[in-house]
Amino acid sequence: MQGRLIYLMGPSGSGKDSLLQAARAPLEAHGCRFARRVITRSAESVGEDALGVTPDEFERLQGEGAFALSWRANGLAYGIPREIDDWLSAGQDVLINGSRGHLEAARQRYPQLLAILLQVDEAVLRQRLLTRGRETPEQIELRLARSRKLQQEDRERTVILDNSGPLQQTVSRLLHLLDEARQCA
Ligand SMILES: Nc1ncnc2c1ncn2[C@@H]1O[C@H](COP(=O)(O)OP(=O)(O)O)[C@@H](O)[C@H]1O
Ligand SMILES: O=P(O)(O)OC[C@H]1O[C@H](OP(=O)(O)OP(=O)(O)O)[C@H](O)[C@@H]1O
Repeated sequence: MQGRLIYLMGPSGSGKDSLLQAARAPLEAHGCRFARRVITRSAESVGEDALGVTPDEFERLQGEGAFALSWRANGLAYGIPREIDDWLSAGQDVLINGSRGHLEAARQRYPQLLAILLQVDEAVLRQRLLTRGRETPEQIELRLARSRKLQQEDRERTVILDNSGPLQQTVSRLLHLLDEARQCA
């Protein structure tokens, strides 16, 4: 049986990286795989277990068909390595850090994907992004504006996961909802 693609998405600062890190061990214990993204972001500011490449390298990799999914946002290019298709074919679930803007295209390639939207209100987001300190205040405002624009898309087929409370609570909710979704599959 084909594994399931779990597509975690949400505004900048909603906690995707934190959640992926915190949920990694318990999910790996259940056989779930995690894709390492390829991003045209400098190594120092990657902030997640991603491979930082130059725009030229990204183009070359894309031309070679190295990515199962890829998109551009926030002035950056992001790629999900093709190896996720091997994992899915082997029946393993795969969790990726996705893009709201790319969800429709991702659904076309993976009709069974489970979309999870991580949600936090905007004042908290702004504060978390400023504290994280990876982007400039101007870049943060651009990310918040993008989030407002993307807010309404594809809501009815998306599971909402709130991350306004403690991270550990969100991890427990994620594990619970993945269990439930597995039973419905
Ligand atoms: N539940 C939470 N409570 C408090 N701070 C959080 C929580 N989740 C994430 N953060 C913090 O918010 C900031 C943004 O989180 P991050 O995981 O980088 O978000 P994203 O990957 O969605 O942009 C980080 O500094 C992180 O430590
Ligand atoms: O279409 P959107 O939902 O806005 O997403 C656009 C991109 O922004 C996020 O990446 P990135 O790690 O650069 O940003 P973040 O950690 O601040 O969310 C997300 O994972 C997407 O790759």
